[in-house]
Amino acid sequence: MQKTDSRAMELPSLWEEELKLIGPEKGVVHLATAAVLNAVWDLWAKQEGKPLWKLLVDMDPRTLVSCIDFRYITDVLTEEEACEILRQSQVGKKEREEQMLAHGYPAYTTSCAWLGYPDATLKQLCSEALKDGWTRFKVKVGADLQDDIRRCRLIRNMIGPEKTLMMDANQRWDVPEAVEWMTKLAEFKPLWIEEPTSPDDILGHAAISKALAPLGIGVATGEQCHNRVIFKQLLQAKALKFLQIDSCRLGSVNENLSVLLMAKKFEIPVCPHAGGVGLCELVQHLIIFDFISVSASLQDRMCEYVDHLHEHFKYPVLIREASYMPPKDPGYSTEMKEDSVKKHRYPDGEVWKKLLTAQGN
Ligand SMILES: C[C@H](O)[C@@H](O)CC(=O)C(=O)O
Repeated sequence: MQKTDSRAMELPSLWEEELKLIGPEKGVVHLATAAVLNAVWDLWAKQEGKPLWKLLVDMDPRTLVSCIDFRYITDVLTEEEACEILRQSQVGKKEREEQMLAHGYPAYTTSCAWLGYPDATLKQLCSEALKDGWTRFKVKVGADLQDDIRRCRLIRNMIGPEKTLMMDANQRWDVPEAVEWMTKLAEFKPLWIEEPTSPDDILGHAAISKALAPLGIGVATGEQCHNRVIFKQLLQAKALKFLQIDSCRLGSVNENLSVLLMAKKFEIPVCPHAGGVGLCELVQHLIIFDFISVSASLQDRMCEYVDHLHEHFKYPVLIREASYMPPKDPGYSTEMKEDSVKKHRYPDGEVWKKLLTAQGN
């Protein structure tokens, strides 16, 4: 592969007339862009012999900024401001990198309390997680209020008052319903309610944020946020207290860099979404880079962890004492095992053959 010039990492202008009709910068077009560019960043980091987080940490501010498309966000963040943020964060960078290598990045687990788990399962998983040293837990809510009250009480009683509990509604409610429902769950002291309403409703999130602030409950969102422009407005509208980037939803590292810098400018902590296949493997790189080179803080910051499907990756995440240990292998940790790809290839892979045969019977 030719030596990659950083300018080559600018988001390709895919928004020519044709694509603008089915996008731009959202939906399947943007997801496809992310997939292609994530692969390019993986190759670039491999070519340099570095894990992606280290490739980014070792880049000078000008080179990092050259990878960002600032269109539509210069009203809140200019190239010069971005460079200045990165320059200021040079102070203490070496010590923060050493801190990550020694202790890792703090994580929280979503794996104990998905909707639909019977109480016995929830208790068992929570008990195991506590034994493994987890101190931050997220519970899914929004299907049935009484069920939520019972499950949240169960978890809060198991983890005690000092540990951190978050809640996630996955866009279930309208705005008034979100406020009413969360007021009834406030007794369990959640740090945040995630995706309380439609991810497109910026002003709705702002209204919920304002209404829940007196209860000490923050709003978190971002996993379904189309692009940097929506994040810009969520920040401008004070619509969130916790910003949740996703490594595959936005336009790859390039666009996530712009969002990390905007979050720093608004002093909003980034707590990445990672509840999906390979999302933990990818986003750990971005948040470790964020701590070392952008935010320089762990205050109110943590990265989501879910314990499924890591066995299909060549370089799975390493969690130690409820923290992401920085990847050491070159690349963006995106590579899946050939055997897993072969088995899951549609429609002739082993897994699909079994499913399709069972369907046919
Ligand atoms: C499985 C989906 O990514 C989503 O349900 C996960 C989620 O909301 C989260 O991890 O948070």
